[in-house]
Amino acid sequence: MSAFENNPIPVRCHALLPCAGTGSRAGTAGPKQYQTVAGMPMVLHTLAAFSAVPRVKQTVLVVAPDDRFLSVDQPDLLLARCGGATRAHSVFNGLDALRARGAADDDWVLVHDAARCLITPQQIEALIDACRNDPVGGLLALKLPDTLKTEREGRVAATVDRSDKWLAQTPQMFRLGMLQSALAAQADSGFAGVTDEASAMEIVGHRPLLVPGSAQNFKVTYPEDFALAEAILSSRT
Ligand SMILES: Nc1ccn([C@@H]2O[C@H](COP(=O)(O)OP(=O)(O)OP(=O)(O)O)[C@@H](O)[C@H]2O)c(=O)n1
Ligand SMILES: C[C@](O)(CO)[C@H](O)COP(=O)(O)O
Repeated sequence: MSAFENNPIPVRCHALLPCAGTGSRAGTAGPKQYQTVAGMPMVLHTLAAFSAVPRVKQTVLVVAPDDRFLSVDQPDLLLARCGGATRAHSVFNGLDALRARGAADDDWVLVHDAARCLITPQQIEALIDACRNDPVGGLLALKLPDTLKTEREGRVAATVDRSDKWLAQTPQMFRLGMLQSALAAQADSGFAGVTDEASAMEIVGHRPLLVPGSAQNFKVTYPEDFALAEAILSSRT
């Protein structure tokens, strides 16, 4: 083992979980992240995965200002009632909350959808290991398993080369200072086109690292996703 491996540079990581969506595509009565799946609200599965990663020092959960679903009193978990109109806005506001908790420019932030409740500590660790020495940072992502088509008026327009296509997942891991300035540059446009943190970084010229994720780390989005999440989570416990 080298001297470097004996004394690795400490990695300061924080988690930021946007949790202020309404889940309009999920068809649930309230926000989907609070629906019970495998015995507890989805968001608690997500929080449990991050709290099992020792390198994540604290978690900021960004909820809507009028959200009263959760009350939290833990030194390593902040409930930030600063959710915005879009996911990007919620993340942008959450970065301010992290700053107010003492996070610094060079600290890493792992942004993860509260609604991706199947994330595992091992996948989070794999992302940290892949990105910790990278100048930009990166994201979990999945190569396309299926043939890819474009559409015109309900019919196939073309079959597209998928060899360079990936599905973006979360967590997405970037330095706090770099991510905050990348998002700030898009604030005036209302974060147009910023559907994830990587896209904000790309707009200002960075090329985030693609780190292979898992098909099981899907985002619960549509009504049929709940049964799959329930089956997978139940099989793990
Ligand atoms: N204004 C918003 C919108 C979304 N999110 C969060 O971002 C994550 C990913 O968003 P998505 O799955 O698209 O959730 P919703 O916006 O809630 O769903 P929909 O688009 O179906 O309404 C979710 O954890 C969601 O709570 C957020 O914090 N603030
Ligand atoms: C951030 C994200 O999870 C990456 O795949 C995704 O884009 C969020 O979902 P949305 O439907 O774009 O809000």
